[in-house]
Amino acid sequence: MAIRDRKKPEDPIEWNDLKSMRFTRAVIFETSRLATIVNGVLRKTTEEMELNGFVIPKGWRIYVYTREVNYDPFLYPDPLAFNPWRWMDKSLESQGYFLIFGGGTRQCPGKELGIAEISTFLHYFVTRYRL
Ligand code: HEM
Repeated sequence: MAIRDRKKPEDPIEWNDLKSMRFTRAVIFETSRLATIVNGVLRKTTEEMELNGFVIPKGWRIYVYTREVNYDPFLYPDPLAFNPWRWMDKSLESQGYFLIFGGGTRQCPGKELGIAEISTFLHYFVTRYRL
């Protein structure tokens, strides 16, 4: 059941409401994918490593340019189309290619808080907007 069917516009939304906003989450992800604000993440090698045939010495700083991945047509068919529905398939989020919040042990710890804040704004904007 949609939040507006079970609550009045002046009621506060709660954590369970936020967790139920699957389409809002999909809109946030799709917007972040198309209008990527974080182009990549920085890393430093702790040991020499080989990547796709290139040797990266120990101690080198690497900029992992993740933006390009967001427009990969193999991951996102018709990549320039704004299509939030593609995120309704939960597995797309957990594939590990979407790095707007970084990845690995240094992934953004504010990820869910950031999504909750944007979702809250969108909820009140959409449900209380008056012409
Ligand atoms: C839409 C909102 C946000 C985006 C797109 C975002 C994006 C990112 C990215 C890309 C990183 C680097 C991750 C990596 O190196 O793998 C990062 C790190 C970080 N973010 Fe966020 N962030 C957001 C919101 C927040 C919020 C709301 C907080 C805290 C309240 C936060 C706190 C941090 C911190 C402390 C780090 C450093 C983590 C570390 O180096 O271990 N972020 N964020």
